[in-house]
Amino acid sequence: MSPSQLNSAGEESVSTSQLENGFIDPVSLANSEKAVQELLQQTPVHGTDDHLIEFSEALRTVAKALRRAAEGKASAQAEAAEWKRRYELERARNMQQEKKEKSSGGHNGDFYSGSAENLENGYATNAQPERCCGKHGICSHEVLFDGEAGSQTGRIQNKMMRKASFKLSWCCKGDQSDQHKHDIVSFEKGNITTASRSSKQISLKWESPPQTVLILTKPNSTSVRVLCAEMVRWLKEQKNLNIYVEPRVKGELLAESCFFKFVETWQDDLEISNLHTEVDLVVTLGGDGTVLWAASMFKGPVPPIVPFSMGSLGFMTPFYSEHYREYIDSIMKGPISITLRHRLQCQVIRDSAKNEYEAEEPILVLNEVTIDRGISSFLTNLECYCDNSFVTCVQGDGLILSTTSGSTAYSLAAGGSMVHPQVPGILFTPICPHSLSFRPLIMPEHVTIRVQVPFNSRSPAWASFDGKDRKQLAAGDALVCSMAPWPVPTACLVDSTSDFLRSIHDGLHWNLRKTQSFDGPRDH
Ligand SMILES: NC(=O)c1ccc[n+]([C@@H]2O[C@H](COP(=O)([O-])OP(=O)(O)OC[C@H]3O[C@@H](n4cnc5c(N)ncnc54)[C@H](O)[C@@H]3O)[C@@H](O)[C@H]2O)c1
Ligand SMILES: Nc1ncnc2c1ncn2[C@@H]1O[C@H](COP(=O)(O)OP(=O)(O)OP(=O)(O)O)[C@@H](O)[C@H]1O
Repeated sequence: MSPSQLNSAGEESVSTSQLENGFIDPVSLANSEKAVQELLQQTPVHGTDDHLIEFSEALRTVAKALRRAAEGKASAQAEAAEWKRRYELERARNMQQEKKEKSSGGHNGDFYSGSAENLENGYATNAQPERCCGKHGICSHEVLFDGEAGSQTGRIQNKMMRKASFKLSWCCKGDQSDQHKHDIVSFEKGNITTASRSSKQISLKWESPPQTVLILTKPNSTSVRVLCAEMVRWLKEQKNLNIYVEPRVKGELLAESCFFKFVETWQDDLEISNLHTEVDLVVTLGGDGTVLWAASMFKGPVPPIVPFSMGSLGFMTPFYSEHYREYIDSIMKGPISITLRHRLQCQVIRDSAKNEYEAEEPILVLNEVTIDRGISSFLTNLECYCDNSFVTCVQGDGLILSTTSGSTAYSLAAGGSMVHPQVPGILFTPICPHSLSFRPLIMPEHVTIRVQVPFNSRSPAWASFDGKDRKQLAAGDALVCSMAPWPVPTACLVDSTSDFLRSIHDGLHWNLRKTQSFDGPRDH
């Protein structure tokens, strides 16, 4: 029975194809759902009649699908309104800025500061819409004010006062006075043009000196333990910094000397969840796995990370540990070039057809989420949707949804392309697909991908997050994945592009081949 047949009130009928395309008015959806509910109440179901029970179950599922579609539409509309609001604000700001530049006959420079009142109001007023760092930057005050809301605000602000504040800006190529005429696209003279070319290298400039450093280390490594103790001593004696380490590391340090009594640590998950309000800088000593570990400790905003290389490979760890004093000196002075590494936010929804949106707690990944066949010897059968469009059904060993930072990890091994980490996007890479034409895809950053284990699947699937936390996905379960709002800022040795190219040259010997000699056949 189709939903339109159930609509006794005679409203506009809703077809399955409309549902799939999402072109439905939420009001008519709500009415259709009401009609389903009414019919359910009118139809008495006797426990003995299996057909009727099945029938009423099916109706309930239709009702839920209708409700979900209506909710999806409403949230998309809210999001569109929010983007429109931001666009209008941005446009007004640009026009004001242009007017200002015209009247002053010149360019203002990279940063200009807003009043304290403006800072307090964030973007709330139209009267003073400028950001405190100008249009080529974003200030930590703004990020933190945007992110923290509600009753805890006062407490968090007090804590924030102890944190070093900084500005992020992006550098532009070419003539300084002609930067970023158009932010994304311009319709001004009837022509569509893209933004002026800029290197978009993000630069972090401290406004007050960093005071608190969190050091995270790879476990069970003597060289890491020795360097950690030396670094903690130096940071305290020479830089007078507050230092946090993991409880395990604090134990190791105290076993070495009672000098390390001042080192701070945490007791429970609640304290970990508040770390971002205290820590100015995170230092990692290990390989890429330690950077993944550091990122996983921050379920929200992440302080800048300085990754020292103490593993065999190091795609995300450009700093040489031998020279840590020079690097930390220079990082504490700033400005620092940073790579903003995007993360994916993944949610498992159990029995997604029956349960509403009772999703499990979201998991953030810096590399990838993998959905594979685990120990099963059957092919996976995974239905994939991008927003509301059907993408494909993965029959093979599994699927990797990767960030661009993760493009050099598992996704690369499965045949995905390597992508510069600053490119925003989601890589859709099959693992050993049982079809010759299943090439990897790269989707734009704004999409939501849903991977569903269908009811007719022969076996469950398994999801793992940055190679950890394996979770079983039974028939009917789904995994929903989209770009997280909290990237991981990692400090660059040189800049994002040089560091990325160096990592693929050194780590993978990418396209290393002896140069052909000059003597031999030639075109004339
Ligand atoms: N077949 C494969 O290539 C394969 C299989 C399983 C897991 N992995 C990767 O291992 C990651 C977990 O890393 P770990 O260190 O905790 O486990 P691990 O100790 O097993 O190391 C896995 C290897 O992946 C490398 N790696 C991690 N992130 C990388 C990145 N962004 N770019 C390039 N190489 C990277 C590490 O340097 C390490 O050499 C997973 O996120 C996954 O990407 C790869
Ligand atoms: N502080 C930590 N606590 C617990 N586990 C950690 C911590 N840091 C790293 N790990 C785990 O230890 C493993 C190895 O770490 P990492 O990749 O940094 O070192 P590695 O394997 O020696 O480096 P490489 O992969 O470059 O050879 C990873 O699986 C990582 O998740």
